[in-house]
Amino acid sequence: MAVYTDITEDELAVFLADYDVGTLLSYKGIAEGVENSNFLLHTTAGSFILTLYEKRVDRRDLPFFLGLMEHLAGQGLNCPLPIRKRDDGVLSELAGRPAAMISFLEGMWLRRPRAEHCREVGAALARMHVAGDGFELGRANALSVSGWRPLWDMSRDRAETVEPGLVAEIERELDSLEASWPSNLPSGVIHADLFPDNVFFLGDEVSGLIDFYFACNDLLAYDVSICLNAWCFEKDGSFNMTKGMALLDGYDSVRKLTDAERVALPLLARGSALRFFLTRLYDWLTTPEGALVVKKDPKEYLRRLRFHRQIKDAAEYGLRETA
Ligand SMILES: Nc1ncnc2c1ncn2[C@@H]1O[C@H](COP(=O)(O)OP(=O)(O)OP(=O)(O)O)[C@@H](O)[C@H]1O
Ligand SMILES: N[C@@H](CCO)C(=O)O
Repeated sequence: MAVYTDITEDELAVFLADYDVGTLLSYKGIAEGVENSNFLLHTTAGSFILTLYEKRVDRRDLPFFLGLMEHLAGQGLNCPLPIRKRDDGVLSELAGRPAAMISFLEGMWLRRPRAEHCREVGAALARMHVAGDGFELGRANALSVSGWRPLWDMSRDRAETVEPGLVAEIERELDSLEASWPSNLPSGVIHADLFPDNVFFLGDEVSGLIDFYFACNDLLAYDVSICLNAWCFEKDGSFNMTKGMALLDGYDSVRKLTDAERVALPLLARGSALRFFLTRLYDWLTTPEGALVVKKDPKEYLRRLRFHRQIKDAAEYGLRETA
């Protein structure tokens, strides 16, 4: 449940007076999500999402996130459009938190995506990569290779409560990834968290991408590897190559992976599995019992990491030979 900060109707009325969005009809907290507090607002002008940015979002990054959504929407990508205030700004404050309103997108996220959905997501990711070209602001990825060791250091002492032997395994992994992480692959704006709960579908078609709050500049193929991790494994932990093939085909149909990206994919997938393992591990060890947030299982990503370590060639993910 993600309403960390509650708001009163009076506070909301004062906040909304800065916008040209009609009169408030109703509002309610949204239970999904783990990062920020989100509310669904209905006004006489339509429906909107109000977000109060919480602990993990640095307010200095907000112009990047909000500007990016505006840029991508301007390029025709289906993503939320930040609502401008009467003074033309997009950022505000509510209940002591930075806050913004974005347009409401129709659709719902899929609890059990199939291969055809993975194809759609691959294509949508590539469209986002293409649309991100020309966005003038930049943001380094704090959760890429240089960020993993400091993150690990925050959990290291208690990591073996999750699984004995973890310390040696993760340190070996970090050494190996730090020594071989590529830097010369095509880069641009990446979503960096395009999990099923951040992709809306209407029927079998993608109707929108949401949650750009990890977006940054990084290797485009790293984003592809994040999607492989997030979309192509089954509940029992096995990799579904049909889904992998569909996702990569979908991506390739819009933007072709280069040879160097293809070679690097298994390494990138190890890195992205480690990234989600580390954030989940930290949350697992620090979120108090009884908190209203659903803790995500770090071991799911440990199993993926081990899987990727065995992969020798991206063809094992279903990546086809280039013509
Ligand atoms: N533009 C939008 N249109 C419709 N619904 C939205 C929109 N943005 C967010 N939501 C709803 O709010 C929920 C939480 O949003 P979001 O994923 O951005 O939150 P978060 O706290 O950043 O979570 P997480 O990082 O865990 O995914 C979504 O699952 C969706 O139900
Ligand atoms: N998508 C992330 C959580 C939000 O960043 C995860 O599943 O660990």
